[in-house]
Order: sequence, then structure tokens, then C-alpha cells
Amino acid sequence: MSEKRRIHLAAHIPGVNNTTIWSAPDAGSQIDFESFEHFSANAEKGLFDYLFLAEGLRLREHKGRLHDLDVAGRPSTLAILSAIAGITDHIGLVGTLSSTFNEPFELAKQLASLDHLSGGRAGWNVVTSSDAFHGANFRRGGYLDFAERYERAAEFVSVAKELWNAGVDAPVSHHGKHFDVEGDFPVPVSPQRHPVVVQAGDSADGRSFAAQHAEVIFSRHSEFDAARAFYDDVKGRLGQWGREEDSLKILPASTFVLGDTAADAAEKARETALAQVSPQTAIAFVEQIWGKDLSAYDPDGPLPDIEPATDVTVTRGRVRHENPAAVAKAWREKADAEKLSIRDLVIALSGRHSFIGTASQIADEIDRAVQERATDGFVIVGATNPHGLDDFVAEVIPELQERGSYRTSYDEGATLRENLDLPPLVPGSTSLVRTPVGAAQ
Ligand SMILES: Cc1cc2nc3c(=O)[nH]c(=O)nc-3n(C[C@H](O)[C@H](O)[C@H](O)COP(=O)(O)O)c2cc1C
Repeated sequence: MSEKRRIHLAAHIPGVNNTTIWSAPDAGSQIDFESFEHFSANAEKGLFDYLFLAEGLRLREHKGRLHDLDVAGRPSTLAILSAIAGITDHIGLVGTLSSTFNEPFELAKQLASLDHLSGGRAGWNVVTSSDAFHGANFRRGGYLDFAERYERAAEFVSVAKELWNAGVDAPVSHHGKHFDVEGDFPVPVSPQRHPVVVQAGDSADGRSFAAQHAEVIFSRHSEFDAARAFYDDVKGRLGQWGREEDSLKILPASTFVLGDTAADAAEKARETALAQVSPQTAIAFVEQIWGKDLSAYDPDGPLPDIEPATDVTVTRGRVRHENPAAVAKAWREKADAEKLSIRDLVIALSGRHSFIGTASQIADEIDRAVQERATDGFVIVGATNPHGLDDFVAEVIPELQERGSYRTSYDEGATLRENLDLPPLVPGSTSLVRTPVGAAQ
């Protein structure tokens, strides 16, 4: 019998949005360190490959006011991960950091430092960030056009790799379109040499960037068929960079609702969705597309019968839909066909859970998706902070272990790259600064 593919799981540190139910009785603070302490201890107990932290560089606004209905604000990514490094031993520490609004020298230095402090557990989720609203927080309003954002990201990662490879032993001289870096790196070569490079971005440019530069992709395609289509597309791009299938792991974000029976899980899933999509949240979600104040509409009633505005930005700080009229039309068709109220539609569009069932059923689905090459694993997102993954670790992880496709202990002293079963970097090489196969060197 051939060996089973190993499942890779990451634990998503709860975000400050409505996926997290902040009104839950055991909800903790999104700022206090004890939340991070509990969350990371539990994730390490569950033998996850890494902890994952998203990043919002500006608080979202909706109708000119703070968008987040429950909590807003969080400490900075690298400060959190550095603190967690001190209280964990094995789990990887992956932070989202923008390649549009930072400088390579500074980020490379911080990430190499985290890699040292954690004994080789650092990872960097490279995002290009979404809009000029974020850019306004930065020097020179650092926002760029779409194409330039990925061009800058590619050069950014290349410069970072040059700096990491040089350590304190060699000068660095880089002169490109976006960066001029001339000098010495103050941090010695770190345990992993290059912290693991992760990518999140879905466009064709984003996927090409990942195929060339990334070792992990954080995707949004968790449903089996969509996951497999994404997997085939991205893994199919690796050959042109001389890379093998397993040199890039794809881990989609996925939520779950666990019950004692299938019926119990289905009931809990409905309750969880209603807690995540309050009447206020449902209206705000639809306002993002309609570009108008819809507070007079009943969330338990039908969608507005008026057309969306064409050029109004009601919400600032999240990825925009390019064609609101088309989105409104599709939503109306879905709501009509399935007889959905505004709130039910929003739940169907945004609040659908990836896995609903008993521990054994969820483990079967996760295992199947990995064995059948729809994915390499998942980034598991809980519904509360900081206890959202407690039952997953207690109940689903043992089921995965029984199926023989999940680790039963960490390898002593393993780096994040080793946790992920990624190929080692060749010492001293610049192999991750890639040129296409067949191109002149
Ligand atoms: C799954 C996923 C997660 C993302 N997480 C973040 C994030 O935490 N912070 C951020 O600034 N941007 C995040 N982004 C947005 C990307 O930075 C990028 O701006 C956006 O996806 C547009 O690029 P694209 O057209 O290639 O997808 C995320 C994107 C995806 C697909």
C-alpha cells in the first residue's frame, strides 16, 4: 500500500471581524496576551504546523464610521509573534506583512530576527494589500497600481532573499526599479536561512508570483471542487520554474462546526451563522454592494428592489467588487431561487462553514481532500477567541491521527520548513531567486 499523504494544518489566530463571535460567553480580548497564550498552547498541543496571523493596516470604515461592529484594533504582527516565540517550542509563526507598504531591508531584518529567536520557526505571508485607503497611512501615500504591486512584491522578496543569504558575511548590492539597497545586513544567517515565504492573493498575477516565489499559499478555496481546481492551476505553474509539486503547499482557510451527531452539528452551524451574521452585519454587507444606506430595510425581508449606486464607496478598507450591478443581479437571482431573506442570503454567501459534522466526519473530509490532491491541508479558523480550536484539537486531531495521515508528535528541533515537509534550501545558494526553466541565466 502506498504511503498516505501527510495533512498540513495551520491555526488561524482569530481575526477582528465577524467570523469571530465576540459575544460568546467565553470570548476573550483580542489584545491581551493571555488570549494569544491560550490559543498558541492549544495549537501546539494539536501539533499544527504553524500559527497564522492576518494583518489589517487600517481600521475599516463603513458609512464614514468604524466598520467593525464588535471589536477594533490589534497589536502588530511581529510583536505578537515574537512574544509567542518565547512561550512555544515547535509551532511555526507566520505573519502577514505587506510588500507594498514596507521596505525590504527592515522587514528582512525583523523576520531574520524572529527566525533566530524562535529557532527557525518564522514565516512571512507576503500580501500586496488592497487599496489606496490603506496607502494613506504611509509615507508618500505608498499605494501602487495592481501590476506594479506584484512587480514590487517580486523585487521585494528577491532583495529580502539576497539579504538573508548574505547575513553578516557579504555586502549586498541591489539596484532595481523599486529598490536600491547597498550595504551590509546586520543579522547573521538565520536557522532557516530564508523564513518560509507564504502568499495570499488570488489573481493570475498573484498565482504566478506564488509559483515563482512562495513555499505556501493561503487560499480562500476550501470547498472540494474549487480547491482542486485551484490546486491544479497553481501546481501546474510550478514546472516553468523548475519546481516539484511538493515544493509549494496550498492551505485554504476553512471553518468548522463540530457536533455529537450530524443533526447536532447542523443545528449548531445554524446558530453559529446567526451569531456571526447579526441583522446589522447583514445590512452592512448588502450596503457594500448597493453603495447606499439600506438601514430602513428589514434584514429578514427581501433584497432592496432599487439598483446599486455605481461610483460610491460606502466601505473602505476591504477588497472591492468591480461590478456592483452584476453582483447585485447574481445575489437577487440566488435569493429569488432559494427564497432567501437578506440575512439568509448573507449567511449563504459569507457564513457557510467548510466542515459541519461529527469529529469522525470532519476528519474523513479533511483526509479525503488531502489524499485526493484537492489541497495539502487547511488553515483552520475557529469561531471564538481564544477557545475556538479547543474542541478541534481534542476531538478531530485524534481522528486524523488514527487515519495515519497526521503527525503524532513534532520532530525534535524541526524548523517550520521541516514541519511543512518542504524541500531544504541549498546552503549558500540563491536558489529561491528563480529564473524560468530554459531562460538565459
Ligand atoms: C486568502 C487571502 C487572505 C488575505 N489576507 C490579507 C491580509 O491579512 N492582509 C492584507 O493586507 N491583505 C490580505 N489579502 C489581500 C491581498 O493582499 C491582495 O490585496 C488582494 O487579494 C488582491 O490581490 P489579488 O487580486 O491577487 O487577489 C488576502 C488575500 C487573500 C486571497
